[in-house]
Amino acid sequence: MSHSLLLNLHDLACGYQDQRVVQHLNLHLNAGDIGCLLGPSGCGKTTTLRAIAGFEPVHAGEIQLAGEVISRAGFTLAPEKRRIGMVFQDYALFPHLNVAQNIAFGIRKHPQLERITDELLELVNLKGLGQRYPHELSGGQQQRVALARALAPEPQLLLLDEPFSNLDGELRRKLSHEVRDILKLRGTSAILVTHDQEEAFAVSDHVGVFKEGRLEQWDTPYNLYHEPATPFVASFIGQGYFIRGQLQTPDSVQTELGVLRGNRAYAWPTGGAVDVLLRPDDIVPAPDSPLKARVTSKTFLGSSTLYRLQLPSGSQLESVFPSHADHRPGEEVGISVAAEHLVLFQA
Ligand SMILES: Nc1ncnc2c1ncn2[C@@H]1O[C@H](COP(=O)(O)OP(=O)(O)OP(=O)(O)O)[C@@H](O)[C@H]1O
Repeated sequence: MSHSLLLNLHDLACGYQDQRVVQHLNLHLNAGDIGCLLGPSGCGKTTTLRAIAGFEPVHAGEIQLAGEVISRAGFTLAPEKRRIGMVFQDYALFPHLNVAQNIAFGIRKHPQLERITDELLELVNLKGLGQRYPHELSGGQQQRVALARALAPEPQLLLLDEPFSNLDGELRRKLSHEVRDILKLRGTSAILVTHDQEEAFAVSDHVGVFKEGRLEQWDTPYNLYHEPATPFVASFIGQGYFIRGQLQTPDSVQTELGVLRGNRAYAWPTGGAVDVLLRPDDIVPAPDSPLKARVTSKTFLGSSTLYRLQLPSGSQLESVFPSHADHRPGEEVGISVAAEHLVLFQA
């Protein structure tokens, strides 16, 4: 598979009329990769997607697709000239066309129309349903038709705007994995918009975390979790709490849990105040440990239990205990810190 640069957003600003929603946006997507724009409601994800699609002009910076500028201030290549496909949250199927006709809509004059439609029906697991109409399909099936329709013209890039948000939990998870498999099988590059972190991680190679119109970090799911670039990313991705500490050496910090040492050096002045990120998997049960915390609440997760804990100072922590370790709220438990990766921010 090619790893050439496909999509390049360079110092992009976009929005509506005089309102700049997104500023100084830089990101790259390689051919064959799936990227995701993730962030709280109203942070500019859909606005960015619409600018990439060519539905909205850009205010500054530029968008390049396969080396060609498709948007810059004062120039917007028309959406239909972009070889970009789109899948919407509400599927947007044509109700008066059957499934096969919906899928074939963008390639109506193609000589191999029937063969391509049949292949796509099979790809999205809807073989035999080509003659049905959209209202005769479930939500998940309708979304698969929308995906097949968008894939039919072989777009260079597929944009998916909250494609699973009308579906419920189990189906949503299943379909998001299926969509990743389908895109990877065809080598289709895609950008997905979602506010669901689990979905972003399940589908994407790279995820961009937005906060109020700014991209805070564009990285792999692994790095977002383990190497968050900002406190916002650290708290938005995954679970965990910060405790205050004092940097002792570049890789160790004095805290109320003792001296914590990580495998990463921070070139900040020693003695300075830092916030230490502690994820639930960084805190482990240790019955004989002198470090004690009080259970404030717990959530049974099946194979494990998530405990919310309070230190004598009042600081909060979370910890994943084995499922059989049964402690009640108010009880004191022994803990130890098992964090190889120390994530610190200057306080
Ligand atoms: N057509 C529009 N005209 C003017 N402002 C708009 C328009 N659409 C969205 N906005 C504003 O732009 C900002 C970003 O909206 P956007 O839809 O990009 O957010 P989002 O991150 O996709 O949020 P959500 O997850 O809720 O869909 C919001 O303040 C919104 O009110």
